Amino acid sequence: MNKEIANKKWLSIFEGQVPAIIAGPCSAETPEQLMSIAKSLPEQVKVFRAGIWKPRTRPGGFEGVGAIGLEWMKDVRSETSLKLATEVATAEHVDLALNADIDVLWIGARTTVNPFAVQELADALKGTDKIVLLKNPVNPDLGLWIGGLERLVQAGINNLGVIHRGFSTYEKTKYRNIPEWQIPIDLKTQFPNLPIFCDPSHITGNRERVMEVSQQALDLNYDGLMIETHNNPDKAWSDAAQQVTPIGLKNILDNLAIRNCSDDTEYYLSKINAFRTHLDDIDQKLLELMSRRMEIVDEIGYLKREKNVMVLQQERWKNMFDKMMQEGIFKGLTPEFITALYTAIHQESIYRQNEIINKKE
Ligand SMILES: O=C(O)C(=O)C[C@]1(C(=O)O)C=C[C@@H](O)C=C1
Repeated sequence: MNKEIANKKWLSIFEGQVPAIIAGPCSAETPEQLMSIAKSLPEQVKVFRAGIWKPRTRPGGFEGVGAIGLEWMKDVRSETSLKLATEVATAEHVDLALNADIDVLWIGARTTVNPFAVQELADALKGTDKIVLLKNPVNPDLGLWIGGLERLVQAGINNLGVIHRGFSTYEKTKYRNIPEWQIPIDLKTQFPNLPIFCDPSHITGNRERVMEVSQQALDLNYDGLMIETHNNPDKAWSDAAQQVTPIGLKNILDNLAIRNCSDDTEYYLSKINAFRTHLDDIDQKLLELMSRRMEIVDEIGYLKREKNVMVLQQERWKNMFDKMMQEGIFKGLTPEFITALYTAIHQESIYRQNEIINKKE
């Protein structure tokens, strides 16, 4: 995908509001519910969201009110100045949403995983000037996310963006969907002009933590937030635990710190440059040490080859890892970082020794 295709021009629908805010209930339930939420949203909200068709994990749950909800949303637009956003998952949803003149159509995480489904949507959306947002796939696969974007670009959709809603895990964590921040950061690095929203409601699954994840997203230079908002969250027909009230939303938005991209004072520039020179020096040394470590790993590889010893030395690896974990924690490093670092080092060692041991004469 051409890096320049993505553009931030369509963010103008947010009328200069930073960060851009999309808010509204997880699901449209009744016309009165939609109107009452829409009318009590804080002024920072420029786009009103509501799910009309709801993909549920198991059958029998509330699957959305269907196309009638689009009519209720249109009433919201006539009575407020809000633009409208909803999720589409089939070509039929797209036709109905385009006919209802919905301003922002998003593709959900469970749809993004399926290239056939994304292609069907791209074909149905072909050439539209509506805004189309692609949520990350439920599994942490950047290639699949980019592949979905490419299908939309090929269909001539210019007003494109993404929503980061976190990734599924089998283990229970403090998140409903773990953020894996590095994946959207990698996406941003490849496509710097692609507008990116964070969906802290689906990442946390818990309204108490929506503020904290929203702030993290802003600190990573996200363009906007999509926050599920309901006038009576505990009684919501879907995702009750993660929705905030309109007052809760106002409180969050009023307390978010907006950071600058940089600072041009002499004080900041001289300090940051000194720190960065120091880091460059340390990084240089780290690389030299890693390179030296791998030379020794190679020597061990030749020794193992000579004596026909297997590459993986489980006992040694476990002892070394445990020792580094203890020392690393003592030095103020996190267990996650030590695990990632030593797993990467060990993987590289194994890879190199495998090459050496199996090299044909
Ligand atoms: O100690 C060894 O046998 C090594 O080859 C070194 C090393 C390492 O990188 O530290 C690599 C592979 C083994 O599984 C254990 C440790």
